[in-house]
Formats: sequence, structure tokens, C-alpha cells
Amino acid sequence: MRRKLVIGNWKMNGNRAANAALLAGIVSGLKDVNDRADCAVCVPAPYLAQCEQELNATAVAWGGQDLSIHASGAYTGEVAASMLTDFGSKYVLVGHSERRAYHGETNELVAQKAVVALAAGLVPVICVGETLEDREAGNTETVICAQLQAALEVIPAEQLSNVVLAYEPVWAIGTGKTATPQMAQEAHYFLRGCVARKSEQVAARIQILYGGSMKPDNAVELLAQADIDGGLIGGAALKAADFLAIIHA
Ligand SMILES: O=C[C@H](O)COP(=O)(O)O
Repeated sequence: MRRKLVIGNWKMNGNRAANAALLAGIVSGLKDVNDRADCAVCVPAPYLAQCEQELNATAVAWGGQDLSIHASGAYTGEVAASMLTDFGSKYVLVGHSERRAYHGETNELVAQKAVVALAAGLVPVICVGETLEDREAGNTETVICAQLQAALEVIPAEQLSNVVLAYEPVWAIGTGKTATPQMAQEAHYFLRGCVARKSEQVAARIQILYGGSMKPDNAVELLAQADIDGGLIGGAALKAADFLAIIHA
């Protein structure tokens, strides 16, 4: 039985005061679900220190939203894996569709980032998802398979069990349009099958999160699907009550 995992992706939102209130709200509301679900927030890099300070010794883990493939050096604006772990990060998102779309991240670069994250002891949350155009052209499986396959090719089999996948249809992100539970389940089942081609054992264990306008009112049905192991939450992760309602779902 796979544990559920709910990760809040704050994207480029937050400030010290708002974060403190949000984190305190999450921590205080979480107390009774720890044995059933794990929870984390992926925050803008400047706020990792705040997470370390305020979430240390709580059930809420934290992490980054991206990382560099380089260890250090002249890469202005980038954040190294060692900097994320320096502040106690457990997770890091890789290949979020906003990184792919606005920063030109390719499947190969995303795969490399996952390898670098694993080598640093981080759990990479590898995000895949099709655009509306892909879906309407009947290319959903081809696209998400290629995105995942690039990572599967370079991640050593023995490290694959430390990976989390997130299926995020691009057309559902921040739009209020959620994939139906059936559509999401189909994609998750398909992705699990792709992992099974590399390792059936890992496929049975790997957590595959759904992301894309998951809210308190649709979370129960989405999370009830056999292959949906949690959520990667954007907008609804910015309000403690909504985020907690999804975790309780
Ligand atoms: O990483 C989170 C996803 O992009 C989902 O964002 P959203 O919940 O605001 O649609």
C-alpha cells in the first residue's frame, strides 16, 4: 500500500509574514493525519531557511522548486543541490511545466536534474504533462512517455525508488479545469506501466501525484483513484485551510 503524499508548490508567491502564518496553520492542522499521509512544501529558494526554522521537528517536509545541474561556479541565479540540502530540503521539483515552457527545459535537462538531485540525497519530483494541443491531437501518452523515458534512461535502477512522479496536464494548471478523475487515473496507470518496463517492483511502489487545479472539492474523488498517490498543489497550497482539506482528503 503506497502512502499518500501531498506537496504544496508555492511557485513565486510568499513573503516572510505570510509564510509564517501559512506554515503555522499547516502544522497545527496536520496533527491527526501523520500516520496516513506525508506532506511537504516546495518554496522559493530564499524561504528555505524560514522553512528549516519553522518546520524543523514537524511532520511537514520542505524543498526547492528547481535545481542546477552544476555543483557550484559561475551560474548566476542558479541554486545547487547542496544549497537545497544545506537548508534541510527533502524534495525538489524538476521539470515543472512552467520551467519547461518559460526556461526551455528539455526532457534531457530535466532527467539530468533528477540524477543530480538523487546524487545529493534529494527526492526529485519529476513533473510530466501534456498541453491541450497534445491532448487534442491524441498525443498525451506519447508526450508523457517521452518526458518520463528520458529520466528512466539515466536514473540508475537502484535509485528509482527514491523518485516521485507528478502528472500535471498543462491545460489544468492554474486554470480551474481539472482532469476528470478517470482521465487522471488513465494517465497515472499509463505512467506506472512505463516505470514497470524498467522495474515492476519500483512501479508498484512509486508515488505518482496529480497536479492541476486540485482543490478541496475535487480532491476526494481524484485521490480515490487506484494510481493517484497524492497531489502537487499550486493555488490551493497558499491557504492553510485549503491545503489541509486536501491532505485530509
Ligand atoms: O505544481 C503545481 C501545479 O502547477 C498545479 O497548480 P494549480 O494547483 O494552481 O493548478
